[in-house]
Amino acid sequence: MSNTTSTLAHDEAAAKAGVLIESLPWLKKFRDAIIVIKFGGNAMVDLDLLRAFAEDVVYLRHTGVRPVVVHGGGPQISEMLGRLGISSEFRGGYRVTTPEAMDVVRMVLTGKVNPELVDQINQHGPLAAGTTGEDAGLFIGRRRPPIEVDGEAVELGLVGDVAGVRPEPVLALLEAGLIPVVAGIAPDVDHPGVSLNVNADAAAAALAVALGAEKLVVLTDVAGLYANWPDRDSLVSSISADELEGLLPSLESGMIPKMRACLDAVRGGVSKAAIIDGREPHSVLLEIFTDRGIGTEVTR
Ligand SMILES: Nc1ncnc2c1ncn2[C@@H]1O[C@H](COP(=O)(O)OP(=O)(O)O)[C@@H](O)[C@H]1O
Ligand SMILES: CC(=O)N[C@@H](CCC(=O)OP(=O)(O)O)C(=O)O
Repeated sequence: MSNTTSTLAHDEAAAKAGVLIESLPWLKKFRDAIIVIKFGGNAMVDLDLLRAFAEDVVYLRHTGVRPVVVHGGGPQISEMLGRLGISSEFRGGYRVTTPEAMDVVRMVLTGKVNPELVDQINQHGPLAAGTTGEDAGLFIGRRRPPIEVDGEAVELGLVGDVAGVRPEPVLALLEAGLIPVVAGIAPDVDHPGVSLNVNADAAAAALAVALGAEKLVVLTDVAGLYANWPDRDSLVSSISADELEGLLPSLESGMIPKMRACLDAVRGGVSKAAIIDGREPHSVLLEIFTDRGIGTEVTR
């Protein structure tokens, strides 16, 4: 081997060792901690990203973290509604959900998206168990009152908020060493037999609070929160809950439920919430096990 080649090999090995040892404080910090990860439907349309996400979750589990996955499925729901000729629109970041659309939401989340994610994780061993907010009384849902969009009151139909969480079923799965994979649907506490469509960011936040999670990580399809969207120079790397509260009224579309969820999580006792770029493979590992993290972090 020439000198140059051996120097290169030595540098490469040192860099790899550097990356591994950088994770040591985080491995110590997060051992046994519950981390709730919200995986958006956008990241699931790319099979490579889905596989990388599943690897990250399995990696976390093997380091002693107790990951809980809450997933969305917005694009998959829209695609199925389109195929069935059922129209739907988003207002203020939420899907206006008719009873007919609700059937499709439930079918897609619990019959397609959830088992696909469970299957990807289980390629690494029998680790993931799918569940929903309707199973074993996990979520108590309540219909969301009309929201104000551009000064107009908008009725969202069967859209719900998580009014209560009974964390026992998820804790039981964690106790058994499993990775819970949760679809955000909730039974309507005021109307027995009716299911509600819960935005997945909101479901993840409510679950993170109820589980006493150390961290909420939300994957999305942008680098993080931009203070002056769409100005790409305005990426926010860190923001306090108070600052975020001030910024919320100026936010648009999908960022509204996402940032609201982060705010609710940290106000509810979760130490940190992070919005990260799900388009980057292994973004979860980079966020959790490197000093700088990535994306936008929301702190108390
Ligand atoms: N201030 C902002 N910062 C970042 N993204 C924003 C902002 N305002 C609106 N957006 C839009 O919100 C989208 C993310 O929301 P959404 O599509 O609901 O994500 P997901 O499917 O991951 O839940 C981004 O792709 C971007 O187009
Ligand atoms: C009320 C509401 O908007 N519910 C969402 C639920 C799925 C979701 O949140 O999916 P993503 O995380 O992929 O956006 C919807 O119907 O699309």
